[in-house]
Amino acid sequence: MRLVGLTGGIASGKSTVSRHLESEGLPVVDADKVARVAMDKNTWGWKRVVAVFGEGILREDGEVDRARLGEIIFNDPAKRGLLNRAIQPCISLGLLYEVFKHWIQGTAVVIMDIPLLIEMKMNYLTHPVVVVWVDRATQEARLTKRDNSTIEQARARIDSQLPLDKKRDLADYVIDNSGSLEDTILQIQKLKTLITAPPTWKELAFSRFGVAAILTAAVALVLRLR
Ligand SMILES: CC(C)(COP(=O)(O)OP(=O)(O)OC[C@H]1O[C@@H](n2cnc3c(N)ncnc32)[C@H](O)[C@@H]1O)[C@@H](O)C(=O)NCCC(=O)NCCS
Ligand SMILES: Nc1ncnc2c1ncn2[C@@H]1O[C@H](COP(=O)(O)OP(=O)(O)OP(=O)(O)O)[C@@H](O)[C@H]1O
Repeated sequence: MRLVGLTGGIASGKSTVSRHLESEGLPVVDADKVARVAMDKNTWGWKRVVAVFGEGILREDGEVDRARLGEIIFNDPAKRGLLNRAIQPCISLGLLYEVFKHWIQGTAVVIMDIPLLIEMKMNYLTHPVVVVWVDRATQEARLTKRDNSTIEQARARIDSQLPLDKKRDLADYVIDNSGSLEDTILQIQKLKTLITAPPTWKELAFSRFGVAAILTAAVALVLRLR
């Protein structure tokens, strides 16, 4: 199975790219969605977050107050580190579960839309690593517009991630989303051709048929050698 890592900075356009790929029939695992489920009331993640931030972080209905938590962690690196340590193991497990479901179904290509792919060192598990890049001024403008936030709030969020230029340096494929949507769609089409190319031997070996074949061969070998 081919796991394509799709990452970038906040509001650089990851969802725009993944939505387009999904509309063309490619399955997408969205880490922001997985992270939300991982923090639902009374889950393991919720308990870990409440253990760190206290019950004061909850709304009246018992769910985590995301706006308040965001205000805290995007303005305080130490608190952000605490949240990351509490919730990221739960996110990783959630992502693993999503990948496993696709693996069982025999899906050939899965787009892993993970904002913190490189920060969480998951880039080593995906190939190719695709970085959706924008210039800083465009990123700030799009983020303030989308979230209806101030420039200070937008900058705090942008600066809480690895600089986008560094992510671009670590990419196997870069989508420059600073221009028009049409421009980006052309780049997505080229990416689609690349990632839907026939599987490599390594990918075949890790497919469910590959693993079944290797296990069968191993069992046969062990039985012969006895
Ligand atoms: C702090 C929270 C509650 C704020 O929620 P909110 O609904 O306002 O934002 P949302 O979840 O939609 O995230 C928006 C974007 O913020 C960025 N972001 C989220 N968490 C982090 C983080 N810990 N560090 C840096 N950037 C982050 C991502 O680019 C993400 O796409 C939420 O982002 C969260 O639970 N973060 C921790 C989980 C996490 O690491 N998520 C990223 C998935 S890999
Ligand atoms: N090429 C483009 N031209 C104009 N607007 C764009 C373009 N690409 C994305 N946008 C807009 O910029 C905003 C951010 O895009 P998007 O939500 O896809 O980013 P993201 O990287 O998924 O963000 P997040 O990290 O918060 O999940 C959205 O409002 C989107 O409509």
